Amino acid sequence: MFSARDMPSPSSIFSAYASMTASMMLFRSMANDLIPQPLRGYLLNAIRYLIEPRSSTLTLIIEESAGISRNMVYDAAEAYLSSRVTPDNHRLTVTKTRMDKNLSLRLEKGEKLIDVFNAVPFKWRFVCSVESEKTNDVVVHNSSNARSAEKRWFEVTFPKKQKEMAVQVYLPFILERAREMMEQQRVLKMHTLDPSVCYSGVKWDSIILDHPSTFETLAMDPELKNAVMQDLDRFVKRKEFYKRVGRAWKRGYLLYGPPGTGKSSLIAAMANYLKFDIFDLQLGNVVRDSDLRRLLLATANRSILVIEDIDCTVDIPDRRHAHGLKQSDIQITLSGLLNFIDGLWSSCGDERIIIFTTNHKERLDPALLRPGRMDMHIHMSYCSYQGFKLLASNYLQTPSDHPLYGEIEGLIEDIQITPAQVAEELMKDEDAEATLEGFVKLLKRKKMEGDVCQNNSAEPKRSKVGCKQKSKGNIGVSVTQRRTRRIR
Ligand SMILES: Nc1ncnc2c1ncn2[C@@H]1O[C@H](COP(=O)(O)OP(=O)(O)OP(=O)(O)O)[C@@H](O)[C@H]1O
Ligand SMILES: [Mg+2]
Repeated sequence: MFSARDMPSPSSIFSAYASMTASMMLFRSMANDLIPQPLRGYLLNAIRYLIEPRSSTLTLIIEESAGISRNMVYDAAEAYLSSRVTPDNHRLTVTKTRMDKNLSLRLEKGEKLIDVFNAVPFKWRFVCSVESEKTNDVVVHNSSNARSAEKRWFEVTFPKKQKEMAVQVYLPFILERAREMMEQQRVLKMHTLDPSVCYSGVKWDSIILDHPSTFETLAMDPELKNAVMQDLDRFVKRKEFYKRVGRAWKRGYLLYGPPGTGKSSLIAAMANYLKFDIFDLQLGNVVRDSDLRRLLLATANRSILVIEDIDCTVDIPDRRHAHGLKQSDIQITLSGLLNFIDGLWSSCGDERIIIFTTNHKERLDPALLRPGRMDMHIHMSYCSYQGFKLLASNYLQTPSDHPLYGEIEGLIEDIQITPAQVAEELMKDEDAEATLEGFVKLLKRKKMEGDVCQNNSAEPKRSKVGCKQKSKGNIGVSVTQRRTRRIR
């Protein structure tokens, strides 16, 4: 056995190392004269390998780019380490772009950080260098005016015996964590057609989607709301399912109901819930089939394609005249559009949602209502008592009960009042009492005026889901009245 007595003392180690280094120098000077160059290099490396002290740590270099692409591990490390800065860090960079929700802190050049993972310390260092123009040598960067030639990388050092864990567990963990962080910070975008580009072809223009509507603020039948949320949850989880059954990973929703019942608000709530961008395709601005094809190809995965008011439209004769086009140039039909979208998304679209809205479901082209076209038909309807309570607690922050609520319940269930009208009424006064009294008066007035739900009304009071009935109309995209709308 190896006992303490057998252990070499530090001074003996030092003198042994010194004598080995001296022998090395001696060997080098002798070798210069006696041994030819290629062999000399090989021997020197072999001797150095045998006598130099062995390191017990391993350092991974994570460069910013991998060839011409960005290195995903670098981006992930940058995002992940920004959440691990400690009071020991002396210099941090702070940034916020137009597309960021929050300020982000990042390590500044030369900063170090220790991240303990599974009880193993990982020592990180952020390094920048600039390529010197004359010599092509890499020198440590300390001037800010040479940013274009700057090379950046992270070094992470850890015990060598943890190599497997670092590569198989730690780095994948960082990639996943960073993906989650980026997802949370993602700013949603709303893409609309740029009206300035007309004849030469339309293109998407984007703004930040800052719509406050969420499922919590949306007044709709609670069962229906749950059904929609569950449908969305199921959809995003079923990548493998769609692949297995050979279907495009897409889902279609038809939202129908009178103006002001929350169709556009529901679209915004869905986008906020899934963190999907919206592409608002105003068909009235698309003249040619080729434009439509180009626009659809330019939409992104994990997005919602919205076509509002499909029963309304596109004043074809006017547009044809304005653009000097022949009838044959205008080929946009609803079934053509749907077939094209199906084909396109089957081959190159993932996690796509398409939403059509209409105020008149009965006027729609049967092609759209055919089973398999729109997966879910969602009826948005007049405000129920439940809906009123939700809006009142949002707008007035009143408690869940109030002496006037009984009277409101009795009146509202018989009256056709949209959530938009209710919301408008609830915003009229900052004083909750006065507002509710005014609201009761409005309901009574409406009742007197006969603005009530008829038993045989085409618009049932409560929202329904999934009633895929056929209708007679064959209007689709090509009808008479032009009406372009945006999500408000
Ligand atoms: N169900 C609802 N829940 C909460 N707020 C609503 C609801 N419906 C309407 N509102 C309010 O009314 C405004 C207009 O509603 P929205 O634009 O969503 O209606 P719409 O059904 O899309 O109408 P249109 O058919 O005219 O496009 C919204 O910005 C919102 O403030
Ligand atoms: Mg709308």
